[in-house]
Amino acid sequence: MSRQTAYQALYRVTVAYLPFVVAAMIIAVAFHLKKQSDAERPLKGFPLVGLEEEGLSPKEAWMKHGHRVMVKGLTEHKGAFQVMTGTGPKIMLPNRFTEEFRKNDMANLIQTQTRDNFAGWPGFDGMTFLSKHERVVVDAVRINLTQSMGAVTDSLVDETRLATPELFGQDKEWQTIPIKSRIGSFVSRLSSRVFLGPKLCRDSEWLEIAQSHTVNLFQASMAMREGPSLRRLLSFWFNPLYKRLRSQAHAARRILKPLIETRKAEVRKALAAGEKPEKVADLIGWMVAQAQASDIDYAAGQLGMSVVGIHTTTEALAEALVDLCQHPSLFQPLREEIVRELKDQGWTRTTLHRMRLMDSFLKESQRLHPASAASVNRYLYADVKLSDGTVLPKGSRIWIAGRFDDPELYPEPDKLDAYRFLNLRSEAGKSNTWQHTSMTPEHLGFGYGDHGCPGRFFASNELKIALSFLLLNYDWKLPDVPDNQTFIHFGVGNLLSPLCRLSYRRRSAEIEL
Ligand code: HEM
Repeated sequence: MSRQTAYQALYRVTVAYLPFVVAAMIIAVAFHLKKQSDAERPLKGFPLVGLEEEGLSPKEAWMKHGHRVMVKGLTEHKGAFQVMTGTGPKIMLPNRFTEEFRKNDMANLIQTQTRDNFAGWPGFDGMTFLSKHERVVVDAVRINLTQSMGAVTDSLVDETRLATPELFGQDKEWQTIPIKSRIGSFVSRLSSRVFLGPKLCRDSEWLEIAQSHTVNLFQASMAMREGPSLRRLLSFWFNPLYKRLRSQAHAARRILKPLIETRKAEVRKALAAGEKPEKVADLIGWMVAQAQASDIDYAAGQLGMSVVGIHTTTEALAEALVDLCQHPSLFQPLREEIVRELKDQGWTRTTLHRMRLMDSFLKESQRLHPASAASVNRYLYADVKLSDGTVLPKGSRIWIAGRFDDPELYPEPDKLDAYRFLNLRSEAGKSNTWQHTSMTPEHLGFGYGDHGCPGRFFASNELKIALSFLLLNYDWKLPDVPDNQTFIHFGVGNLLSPLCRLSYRRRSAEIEL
């Protein structure tokens, strides 16, 4: 067939089938929009709380004033009520129900997080991986990472020693920087050392992705939640926000491919010989081993890890530094504790465990700025009956209200008291209850129960190591500028403003770190 005849044949087929193709596309879009609008309808049988007296729709009220909506619901209702989030209704439960979700196979965390953050859409690949391969991620963190904490501590100290002067310099004059982005680079580097090993943790292209992917993803999620379904669908392919996400996912696959292929080959070889895969010291290797080297998108898994692990730790460290600058009398006792414990034992897990004032301070900083005032986000696979008789329907999503600012539990809850948890730990039998990594209904900073944060031991150690280097090597203060921004609240969430600036200068450390 000549080329011209072939084109003519193709043209005839296209014209003949075009109406069917267009009709199929219209049906697909209509189906998508119907599914979306069904998902955004209130649930039957639960009071919907909003701020209609202020002329806001329930969704607008939640997006703009989520914390007030939550407090209003808790005041007006004794039991469960619902709020309208950007991705549909969620049932909010008072804190007394926390224990009922300690162990509940029908209540899942990742399935609600990934629905909130558009798993399945191109670019949201980290979320898609978490939703499809939840066990791979959770077991690699909970089992392998936690069991390797001794070696992980050594790697973290090693990388912090190298990264600190590179990222913060040696200048003895005061300099002022936007603190969150610098801390973001620092945490991306330290975490990537454990997630991907010594080579990739210094790869500038990967570090840029590890640091910025979460912010890009949350911005894209927020834009998706705000927009009506049709606009969401249309803008998705053209908006630069989503294009950036898609190109980051693409680049992540390219950069991580050689390491992933090596780890897969190692695990396959061991499995073929009927042996246990050799011990490796990076999270990507643990993920490959947990998945038995199957062909899944491990690079997307790393993007998911950036979302759950790097962003959260960046917020915690940057917020802790700002808290210290607002309460400078804490620098001295914290430095004294670091020096005392390190002189005694050097860098070991026990040393970190014995930094009890730092532990208490980190928990207090988290209490004042929890990532979310409501925690224990769960998707329900089946009906769940609560102790008060309420039936939470299958397919719904729930949240439990935190008590972070409850004055009955925490006197003067708006005040930062770095010694608060240290004092509580000195009460008989309470030493473990109020540790930074302990999960209790009274402090849901790392969530609770089966799906509580499995990375909290790693995060707490990383924060203590990073803070020790930053406090002994540098002086810190709030800059003398009129318009410095610090903490911002949105919905039930808390963040440090990316515009927040801190000043610092090199000091002589009391001991070599
Ligand atoms: C200061 C840093 C961190 C904070 C504040 C934090 C907080 C949280 C919270 C609140 C949850 C939800 C728990 C629940 O609803 O019960 C969670 C889950 C999770 N976190 Fe963390 N996290 C941090 C660091 C990390 C790190 C470093 C990793 C990984 C190395 C990690 C991995 C995870 C995973 C995999 C889940 C999902 C658990 C599941 O679905 O069963 N997190 N985290």
